[in-house]
Amino acid sequence: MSGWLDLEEAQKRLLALAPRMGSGQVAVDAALGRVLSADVKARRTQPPADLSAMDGYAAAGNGPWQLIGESRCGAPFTGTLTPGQTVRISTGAHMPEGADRVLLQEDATRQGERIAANEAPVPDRHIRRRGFDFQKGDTLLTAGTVMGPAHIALALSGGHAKVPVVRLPKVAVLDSGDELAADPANCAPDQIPASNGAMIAAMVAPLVGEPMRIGPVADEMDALASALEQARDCDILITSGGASVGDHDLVQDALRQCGAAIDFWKVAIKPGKPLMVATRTLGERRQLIIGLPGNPVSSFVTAFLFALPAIRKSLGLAPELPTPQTRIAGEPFAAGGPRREFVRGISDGTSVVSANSQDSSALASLARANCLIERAPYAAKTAQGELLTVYNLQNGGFAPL
Ligand SMILES: Nc1nc2c(c(=O)[nH]1)N[C@H]1C(S)=C(S)[C@@H](COP(=O)(O)OP(=O)(O)OC[C@H]3O[C@@H](n4cnc5c(N)ncnc54)[C@H](O)[C@@H]3O)O[C@H]1N2
Ligand code: MOO
Repeated sequence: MSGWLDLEEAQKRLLALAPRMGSGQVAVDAALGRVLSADVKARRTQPPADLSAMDGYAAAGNGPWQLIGESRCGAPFTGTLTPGQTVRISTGAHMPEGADRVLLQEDATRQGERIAANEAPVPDRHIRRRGFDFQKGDTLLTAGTVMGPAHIALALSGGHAKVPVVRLPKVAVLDSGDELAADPANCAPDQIPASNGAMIAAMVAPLVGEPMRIGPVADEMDALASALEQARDCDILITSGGASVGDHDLVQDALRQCGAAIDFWKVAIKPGKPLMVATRTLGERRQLIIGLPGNPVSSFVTAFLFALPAIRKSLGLAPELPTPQTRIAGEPFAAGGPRREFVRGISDGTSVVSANSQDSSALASLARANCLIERAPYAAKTAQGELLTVYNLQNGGFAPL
């Protein structure tokens, strides 16, 4: 295994090469899933005035009270109440000057303009004080926050039409192989449908949106060279296939020919051994290139362990690496080999068993799996009931933000 990196070293080297993105502004209501590049401070105070929290009567002093008007949402009562006076009030409407309590509608009896309380209102209750949620200048959201629905609402409430976000890295996904049919419904007997490109694109899309898709590209130097040229403008290029030692595994040669520098090739993991990481300088920019092996499950596992963490690093998201969890072995596991192994597993949240086939081309067992079970190099036999480390694949391998 000389020349193979171990997983931690390989991930460390990859993350050190991940391009850092600048920042830009996006409309708040289009910011779902985006990472804030700076703190967001309130541009206004919320609530902007003392408000009633209930429908009823805003009153001054003890009752009974004389009804002299109304305060509605968007149309406050502009006068000042003196003790013994009240106005009709709606939930969210401004408390008039002088009012110090809210009589709930269901606790009130109205006779003409005279309002009496069945239950005396408690001063200060049911009043939302000005600025109790946040004050102008307060930090509402901090840099690094991933914008979710409540963050969007808070930023809008804080008076922002736009928020500063980390720019999305432009990602290209290239699949290569003479045997790959672009149209799965028209696949000759000596072909197989190209599936890695779409799979990897689906894995990265929750982080960066739809990536550029290139291919399937033939195993020819010219075709690969022009495919690499198409990806010039991207920050991160993910290739799949042609990564091994066969006569037609040309991705590395094509990369060298276009000026890329290979940082490392081969990692002691199973599946995914021929993983390759390279960079190429394009003008002012340095493009990160992650070469995934072509076997579909090897592609998936290395995208999960390398491509997604690199993208997370580019976006400033922590932790970059998948989070390990513990599950109880639901069946015995055989001793491990020399490579760190990622076994497709099926977990019910407490225990885990392996999916049937572990061949690196077997997509059916990958699709059934909901986690990867990590087996250390030369792991001892694991008995049923012992603990195992797993990584959740959520909905098929992508980590939602
Ligand atoms: N003599 C050796 N042979 C192999 C070694 C080795 O060390 N010595 N390593 C094996 C391992 S491990 C892997 S993993 C594969 C990786 O090979 P490549 O990255 O060169 O992948 P390909 O040869 O292009 O394809 C492998 C396999 O996957 C299918 N494939 C490729 N791309 C796609 C795609 N976009 N969609 C669906 N399926 C795809 C392809 O048809 C092949 O069946 O090398 C081993 N060999
Ligand atoms: O490393 Mo390969 O990915 O074992 O099939």
